[in-house]
Amino acid sequence: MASQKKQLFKIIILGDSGVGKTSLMNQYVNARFTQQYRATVGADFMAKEVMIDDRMVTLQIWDTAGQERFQSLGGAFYRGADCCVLVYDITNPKSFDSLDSWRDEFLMQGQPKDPEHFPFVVLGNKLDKATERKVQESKSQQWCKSHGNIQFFEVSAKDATNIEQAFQDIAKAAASQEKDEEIFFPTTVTLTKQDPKKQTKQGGCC
Ligand SMILES: Nc1nc2c(ncn2[C@@H]2O[C@H](COP(=O)(O)OP(=O)(O)OP(=O)(O)O)[C@@H](O)[C@H]2O)c(=O)[nH]1
Repeated sequence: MASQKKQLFKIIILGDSGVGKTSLMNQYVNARFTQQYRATVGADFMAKEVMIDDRMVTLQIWDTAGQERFQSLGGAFYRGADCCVLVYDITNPKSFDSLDSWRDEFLMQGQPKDPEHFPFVVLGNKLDKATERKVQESKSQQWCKSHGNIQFFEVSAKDATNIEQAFQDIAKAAASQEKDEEIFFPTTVTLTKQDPKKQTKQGGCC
């Protein structure tokens, strides 16, 4: 068995119900958006291939349930994550206040090897509704700075503002974890071609 550089990165998206986690994933992977709300139960994933530093890797993006009654994810689910994306809605201050508890929940359950340097990325979603903004950008920047210089983007899953750039940085943050270790990683996801331009696979759990 030869060892090889990691080719699949697990990204977990956390945040309150309704902040737009599913919509962000759907916009990034399928370039689609719907106004309809359907609560996520447990978790769903989609996969997308991206280029990072001249090599093709697969992002396995896990969208989780924000509604408490649909949360059934244990530590085993969080473990092995390469990056955790924390999402809030810029028109909903409560969803911003929840960032601390989502971050704590991930660190407690996932027990990453090096919690101080584990890569989080914060997304303030629904930027298309900036006229209804209740969370100032500077407040989020401050929060990110005080939690170890977390990368931060304001985005819109609706009109796709900053989505590509945010996920490029999420991919890079995930890959930054493997710098000092070459890992054997048997491929567990077979991509199904749905669209000649995009390769995605959907799955579910829990
Ligand atoms: N205007 C606007 N609406 C959005 C945006 N993103 C999501 N929405 C809407 O917000 C609602 C909730 O979106 P979801 O993506 O289902 O939210 P979620 O965080 O996955 O919710 P849970 O599954 O309950 O955790 C839906 O009606 C979406 O259409 C956005 O960027 N702009």
